[in-house]
Amino acid sequence: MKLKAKTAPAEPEGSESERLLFGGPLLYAARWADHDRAFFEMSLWTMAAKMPRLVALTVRLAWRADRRSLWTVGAGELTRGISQAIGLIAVNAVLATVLAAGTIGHRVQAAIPAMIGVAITGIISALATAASTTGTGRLEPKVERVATEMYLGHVAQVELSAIEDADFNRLMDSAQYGASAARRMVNVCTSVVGSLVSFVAAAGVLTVLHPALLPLLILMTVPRSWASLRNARARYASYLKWMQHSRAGRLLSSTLMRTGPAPEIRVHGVGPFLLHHFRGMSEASEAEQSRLAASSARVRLIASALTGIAAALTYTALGGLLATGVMSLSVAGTAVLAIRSGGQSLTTLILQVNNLYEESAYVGDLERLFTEAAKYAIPTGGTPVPQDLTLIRFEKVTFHYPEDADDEPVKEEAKGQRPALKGVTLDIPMGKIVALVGENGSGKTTVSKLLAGLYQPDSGSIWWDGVDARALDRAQLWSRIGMVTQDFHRWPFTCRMNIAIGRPGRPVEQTDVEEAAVYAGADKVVEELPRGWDTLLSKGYKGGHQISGGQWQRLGIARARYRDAQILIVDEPTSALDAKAELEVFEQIRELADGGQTIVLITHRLASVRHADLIHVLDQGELVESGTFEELLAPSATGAFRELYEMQRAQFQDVVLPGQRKPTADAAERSDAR
Ligand SMILES: Nc1ncnc2c1ncn2[C@@H]1O[C@H](COP(=O)(O)OP(=O)(O)OP(=O)(O)O)[C@@H](O)[C@H]1O
Repeated sequence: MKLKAKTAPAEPEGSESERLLFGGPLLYAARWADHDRAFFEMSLWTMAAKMPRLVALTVRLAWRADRRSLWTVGAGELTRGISQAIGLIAVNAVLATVLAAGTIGHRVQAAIPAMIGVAITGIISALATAASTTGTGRLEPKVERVATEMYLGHVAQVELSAIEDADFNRLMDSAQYGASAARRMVNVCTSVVGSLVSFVAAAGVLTVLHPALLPLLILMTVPRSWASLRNARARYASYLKWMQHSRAGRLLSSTLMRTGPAPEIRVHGVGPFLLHHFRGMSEASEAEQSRLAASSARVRLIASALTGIAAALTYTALGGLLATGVMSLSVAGTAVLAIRSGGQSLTTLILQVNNLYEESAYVGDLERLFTEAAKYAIPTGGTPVPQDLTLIRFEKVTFHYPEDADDEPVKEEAKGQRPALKGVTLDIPMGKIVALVGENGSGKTTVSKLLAGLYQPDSGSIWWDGVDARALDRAQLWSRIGMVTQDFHRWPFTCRMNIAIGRPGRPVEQTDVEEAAVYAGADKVVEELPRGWDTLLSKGYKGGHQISGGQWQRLGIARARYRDAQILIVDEPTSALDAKAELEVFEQIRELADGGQTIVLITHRLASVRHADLIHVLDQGELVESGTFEELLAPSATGAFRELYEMQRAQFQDVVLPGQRKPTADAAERSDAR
């Protein structure tokens, strides 16, 4: 039964408004959207062949989530099917006794045991259905939770390079719908199993009654099943079409409500224009829904006619069997009941297999994500990090970033031309302040990310006292690192938690949190908050409060301080701070180094690296100079640092305050030295 030709949606055309505004229909570019069309490409037989694997996948998830409930559902459905079969046999016995020769009183009396049998099987069937429904209700949320946990667990354990990989990103995107699809599949699978068992029971009873009855059941069911399936698919195809128009309309309505475009909408008079097209898109959606209603009515009418013809054929055949004495009246009566219940089960079965396939595409993505995530998983275990670490050395390190998720695939040779780091060799001695300087895009942050074990070099090695970082236990490596970057995460948590999350594995120590806050000058920020440490730092929630970029930066520094790691990477820590605060922060960073911590400082403010023990200068991914501040400014140095420094200094030299004389070069040099 190939349904593709008539029910698969043609490429959507989009309304006039959609063509004008978006150049055509507004379709999602996400991978999950491909499933919609793939669903229509599949014939019913292919679906049926895939069914056992899909059911097995859901059963595995359910087994993991709640074995007891799974047993209850399985046993419930089986009991229901068996009791239905026995019930039909009992009905046959009742009919045979009632229609036999003898007085009516006698016949009814003789039929009582069989009637009790009918009642008992009816009760058992109802109880089994109730047990199965309870089990399914318990299983559904658990399966969704287990699938979500597995999804999140796998995603949290992959390398950063996977998260930034375009294909993996698309897979993550589509697999996130897998958990709710798995939940729905529990219900669908229960229906599939239930209707299959009921169908087998009815078919078995019919075969026992007379072998010719089974083809009659099929004959009566096929047109109805075909029509129901066709209707369901047409409804789905139409839904996709009108969804596309509604989506486009929603985009316009949400744009009208947003604050960002509000000024332009008013000044340029865009409002009426958007409203006009919103109506165009809504009308296209309404037209599609009306078309569906008319087509559904037509299909239903055809379905009824086909079912009527099939029923007429079936009952004529039954009449023929009765008339020729091949079948008794009681068997014919039971056969009618079995044909009705078996037919119903077969129709449900076909529709549910259809639903099963629809959901399974998403669950299939989830399964694929598990496999892919395992390939990219961060290795556990490894060589312990040396206890008294003295030096980290980058040796001829070359590194390319993985493709960006939104980028077109980059050709290999194009990638090869622009590594983020090229043959970098540099030292990071422990207990010192090491500064990384250079122009934008020179590779400073990349060095810090490789140092932090977020990426591995393409070639070359990073040695931790003679142990290649690739072999190190990553969890131990990360326990030695604290990071505060320019775009550090602003957690939508309380102020206290925004600092305490620096050490998420340990209970929150209020005295340590306060000490870290004082260190970073964040204590003054807390004083001004309406609920102090308990203030929720996220606007848009009740009691939520927003703080400035500079205040956030103080919290970020406090977080890094609270982490108290051996190596602290600070990437542009003062970009949002005022001049006074900036001086304070650099002074505090120096104090940390005095206390034995290693500081890797990335900054554009070259005057701030004066106190660094070692400065590495990068340019276009290559190390061009290394040394102390004095060494790099000496006339014998290659000049890259000196050139950058001169440029920054010149900016300030050119500014002459009222009543002040322009400083000479010597005076400027003296003031720098202070
Ligand atoms: N996640 C990323 N994906 C792809 N390319 C990246 C990524 N991050 C950085 N790059 C590229 O790597 C090169 C080095 O970037 P990096 O961030 O290390 O420079 P930087 O010296 O820290 O620059 P800035 O001073 O602007 O912060 C740049 O060409 C940049 O475009």
